[in-house]
Amino acid sequence: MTSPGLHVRGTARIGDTHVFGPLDLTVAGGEWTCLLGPSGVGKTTLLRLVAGLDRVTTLDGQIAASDGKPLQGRLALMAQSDLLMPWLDVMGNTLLGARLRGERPDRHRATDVLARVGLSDHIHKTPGQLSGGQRQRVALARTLMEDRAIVLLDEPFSALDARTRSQMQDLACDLLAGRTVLMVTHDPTEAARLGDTILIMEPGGLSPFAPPPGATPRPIDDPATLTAQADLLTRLRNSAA
Ligand SMILES: Nc1ncnc2c1ncn2[C@@H]1O[C@H](COP(=O)(O)OP(=O)(O)OP(=O)(O)O)[C@@H](O)[C@H]1O
Repeated sequence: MTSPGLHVRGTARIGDTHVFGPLDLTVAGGEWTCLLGPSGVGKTTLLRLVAGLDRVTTLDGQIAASDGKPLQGRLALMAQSDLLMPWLDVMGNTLLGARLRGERPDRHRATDVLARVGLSDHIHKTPGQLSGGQRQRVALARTLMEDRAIVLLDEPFSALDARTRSQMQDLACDLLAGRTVLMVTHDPTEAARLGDTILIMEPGGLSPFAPPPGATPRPIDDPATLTAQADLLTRLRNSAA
């Protein structure tokens, strides 16, 4: 799959209230871009605008794919809240996208993806019977099932315990290889492990942070990755000051 890049530029507002910008974001095709920044700076709003899901915010600017083709139908969003349907079980939620599009659901692939996110024993449970981390893994499975060229992830691993989080990072990196991924995260470790590009969003715009060398997912004990995560945390502490 050849995945296009993304370009977002402009200023976002709700009515007369400024939300973010002016901002100029380029997301390279087929790579992971990690976006960090203080709470309330507009990261989720940016993802929702790109996904075409924000009915409240106005972007005075432009959102475009690098190949000039429409984004519609080529993009999946894993939102901050898991948005699981409470009346559907884990399998039903995982297959929801296909059902809504009137496609034949691929149960075989869903079974495989659910096994890879560690939910084989929970396939027939409803969201109310799951922990927060398990629900987040269902949402991740549903996003992986969408099979889109551009994937937007909003703090996808935030509810997971440290062990599961590192495993899901490895899995997402594997299953989303070659896709264009824009991920919002508050976790410097995550950005240092997964980012081909790392950007910090601040009220004044975006600033780059040089990712550590090496292919992603970078090992959790790689010295350069550990140094990068410490440097990144220092940058975030200074930028929030
Ligand atoms: N529906 C809304 N109506 C009014 N203001 C909103 C609405 N949604 C978001 N905002 C405001 O827009 C700004 C950006 O919010 P957003 O959720 O995008 O920030 P964020 O960087 O993703 O924060 P966090 O890291 O805490 O998730 C915030 O000041 C927020 O209060």
